Amino acid sequence: MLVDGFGRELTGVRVSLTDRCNFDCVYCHNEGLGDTRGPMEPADDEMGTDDVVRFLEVVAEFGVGKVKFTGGEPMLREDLEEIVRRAPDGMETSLTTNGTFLPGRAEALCEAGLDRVNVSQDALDPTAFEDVTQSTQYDAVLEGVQAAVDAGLTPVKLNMVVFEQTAGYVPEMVDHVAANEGLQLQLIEYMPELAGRPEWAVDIDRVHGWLEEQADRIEHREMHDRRRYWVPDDDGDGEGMVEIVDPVGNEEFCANCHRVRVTHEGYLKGCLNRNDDLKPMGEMTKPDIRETLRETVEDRVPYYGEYMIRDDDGDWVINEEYIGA
Ligand SMILES: Nc1nc2c(ncn2[C@@H]2O[C@H](COP(=O)(O)OP(=O)(O)OP(=O)(O)O)[C@@H](O)[C@H]2O)c(=O)[nH]1
Ligand SMILES: C[S@@+](CC[C@H](N)C(=O)[O-])C[C@H]1O[C@@H](n2cnc3c(N)ncnc32)[C@H](O)[C@@H]1O
Ligand code: SF4
Ligand code: SF4
Repeated sequence: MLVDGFGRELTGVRVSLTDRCNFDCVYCHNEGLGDTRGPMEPADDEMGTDDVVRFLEVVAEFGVGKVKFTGGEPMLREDLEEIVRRAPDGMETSLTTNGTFLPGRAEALCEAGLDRVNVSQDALDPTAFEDVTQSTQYDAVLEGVQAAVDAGLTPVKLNMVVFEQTAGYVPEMVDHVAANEGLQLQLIEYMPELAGRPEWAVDIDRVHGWLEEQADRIEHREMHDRRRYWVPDDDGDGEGMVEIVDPVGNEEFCANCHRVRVTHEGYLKGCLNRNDDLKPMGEMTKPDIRETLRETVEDRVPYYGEYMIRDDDGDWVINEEYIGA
């Protein structure tokens, strides 16, 4: 097992399979890599199937037990089922998707061995959904969520980014997951560091406070020390799980971060919010991957706030002092 200089064991990897997407969400951080590209644009710069599988085989040698596939929109990759099928035995595989391609493919992904899926859904209203995603595919997303539940890719977590435009829909979304078995909700604090527009942020502590009042019980998840609220449904015979993902300015969140990331081009990076340390994995042979993985884990810093700071306008900028250090 690889352990960084701050005692954090590497237990998971997050692999971006493409930077292409069929949506254009107004807030998108694209895992820290700038704008997404159009869905049909050439994919020459993306890691091939064998590269991704080889990478997973190497991290499994180091005891990594979990992989999250993301993007861009990872379901634009036709070889996703093959990648999942060829992932090392015993590795938990999960996917974060906008859901539009799940109808018709959820079953095949489950058969390939995918364990579960997170689907981004920011509102239960087609107009609000369109305002955020700049897409009219609301119905396809709802069908996608249902297809994932039916295929057994559960729990299906709905990812909702909480910011100015969506904050008013939080209670409705909480009721929705409490009333529907198989669904959970992740409320993701809007991250302005790489997406810009700090004025869109809402105070996530108010959301914590509101959920504390609604919840029967509260747990702390080991990963990122995230808080989970179990909220009863209106009839009192069911409950829903709501997890808050609140990394912004949160040292405790980073102190419990046990993952490294891989970009679609095959660069390793130690942190979502950081792009000054991208490490190419050479020819992506197993020795190259091993070496780069060790270096990436060694170079991790304890908290992203060391290299991202706010300027006088409240915008997030790279800390020159840190880069020079
Ligand atoms: N800053 C930061 N944000 C994260 C991190 N992990 C997740 N997030 C945010 O949460 C979003 C949703 O994460 P998901 O890809 O659905 O998965 P997850 O919540 O990390 O993992 P599971 O809950 O195990 O499914 C990400 O795209 C980020 O915006 C992290 O390590 N650092
Ligand atoms: C970058 S997307 C990639 C996977 C897939 N396309 C999707 O939307 O689920 C991964 C997650 O990041 C979230 N996200 C994107 N930009 C964000 C931001 N600025 N702050 C917080 N979360 C963000 C999205 O809502 C989504 O749940
Ligand atoms: S669907 Fe995902 S990758 Fe695509 S724009 Fe929205 S958040 Fe970004
Ligand atoms: S170090 Fe912090 S900001 Fe960076 S990926 Fe981990 S939790 Fe996110």
